[in-house]
Amino acid sequence: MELDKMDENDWKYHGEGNKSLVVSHVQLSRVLRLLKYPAEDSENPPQTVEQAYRQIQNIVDFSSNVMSSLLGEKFIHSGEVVKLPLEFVRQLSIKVQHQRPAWRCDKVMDIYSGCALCLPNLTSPVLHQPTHTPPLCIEIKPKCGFLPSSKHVSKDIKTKVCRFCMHQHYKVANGKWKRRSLYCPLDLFSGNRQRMHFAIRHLIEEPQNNFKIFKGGQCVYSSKEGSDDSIDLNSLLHHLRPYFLYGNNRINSHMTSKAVLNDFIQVLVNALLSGGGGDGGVMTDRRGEGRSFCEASLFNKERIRHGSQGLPSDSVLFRILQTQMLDTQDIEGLYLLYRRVEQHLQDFPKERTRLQIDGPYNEAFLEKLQKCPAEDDGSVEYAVAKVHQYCAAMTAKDCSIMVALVPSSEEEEDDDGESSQPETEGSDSSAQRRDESLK
Ligand SMILES: O=P(O)(O)O[C@@H]1[C@@H](OP(=O)(O)O)[C@H](OP(=O)(O)O)[C@H](O)[C@H](OP(=O)(O)O)[C@H]1OP(=O)(O)O
Ligand SMILES: Nc1ncnc2c1ncn2[C@@H]1O[C@H](COP(=O)(O)OP(=O)(O)OP(=O)(O)O)[C@@H](O)[C@H]1O
Repeated sequence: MELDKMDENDWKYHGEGNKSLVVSHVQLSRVLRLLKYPAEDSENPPQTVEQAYRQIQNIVDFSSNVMSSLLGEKFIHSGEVVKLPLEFVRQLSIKVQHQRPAWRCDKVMDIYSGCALCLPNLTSPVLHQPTHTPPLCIEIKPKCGFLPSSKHVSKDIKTKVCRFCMHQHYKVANGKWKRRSLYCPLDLFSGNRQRMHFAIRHLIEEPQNNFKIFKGGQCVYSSKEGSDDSIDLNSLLHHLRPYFLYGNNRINSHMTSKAVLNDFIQVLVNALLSGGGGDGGVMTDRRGEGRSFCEASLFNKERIRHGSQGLPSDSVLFRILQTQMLDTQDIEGLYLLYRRVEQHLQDFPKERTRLQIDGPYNEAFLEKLQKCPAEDDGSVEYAVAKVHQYCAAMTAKDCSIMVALVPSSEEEEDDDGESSQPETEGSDSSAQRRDESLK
């Protein structure tokens, strides 16, 4: 990719969140993540080029020096800041505008700084051995997987019903989504295969912002915000079926839809529990008795037959949960510490730099965050470390996992007219090579 010869025709709209818009290269496995600003600021650049560059460099530093250490280097892609020609960015902004969902258009793409974050395209991974069937990539935004136990929590309900499940009522009431999702993050993070299966089934039934499927880099399954349309499971099955025809070393062309879906979920559960190497001991459930089950979950506790209640310590879910649990105070306790920092900075503005309030996000920052004492000694250092731990925890509560499923080459070679076999329950899936990454 030559940065001085950028052509908007080589890029297409890929997706967006609240803070950034993502475009993907039509041939290379690359994406550009561009900042967004409120539409009111569109006439004037809200920050200088240097500030925008620094903002993106801070994202890279926070990712590579802080989140990467907390979540595990093998799960993180931090990317690099790039400086793009302004004319390219302007043309790109015009090109993608009509593909953007209307409800995201209260913000506009940054066309002033020319700065962007360049990352690998995790929805169309580069393969050592290209296969006929394009890779599938499943994006899961799992959200917060534990109930708070902080003494500062003032409402008892917060210790019984998780934030995601409570938030569902609010989101349906304010029209963001038409139907309530029955997904509960505590089921996904339980490490219990039945509960995880149950959680993923509900993600599929009502994906909202938490579940997307990409095929060869193209989004083929997701929710449309505010839309009345119910989700098209048949179209999903149409996409999935070719990947799940091979079970237990034989072709299974008469698989029922239920069996395809079960196999798909099974592969996802396996991917989420695997650690990509290492011994993967089972964690002790730090959430404690009763804290790992949300009262709003429809999963019937009686159904837990095989008692595994922990996540393997090298799994991506374990690392995310551990990082989320750096939020030990809950927002109610954290706010008091935040006020202590605020007051201190009002009294001693020059302390901002020493306390690394705005970074740099380097090793010293990580060390202070990790070595924060368990007990509050009343110091501003303690309060700052807690605020920074909270920021890392919030990042883990809002991150996405990208699971790439790549058909193994032997199975593709076998695909030359073998006779079909009757279906059996619990078959292995053909989507065998798995890779999890966080973005
Ligand atoms: O507050 P939540 O749990 O609704 O999460 C927000 C997300 O909503 P969602 O869970 O996807 O419906 C929200 O996502 P959407 O804008 O709804 O796609 C953002 O990710 C937001 O993060 P930020 O403030 O832009 O850094 C998220 O806010 P943070 O709480 O992570 O700051
Ligand atoms: N490296 C990547 N490879 C492929 N797709 C990506 C990549 N990074 C982001 N995306 C896609 O773009 C979407 C928006 O990106 P992202 O979630 O980073 O935006 P955001 O504005 O930071 O989100 P938020 O709403 O959480 O603030 C993602 O949901 C994902 O589908």
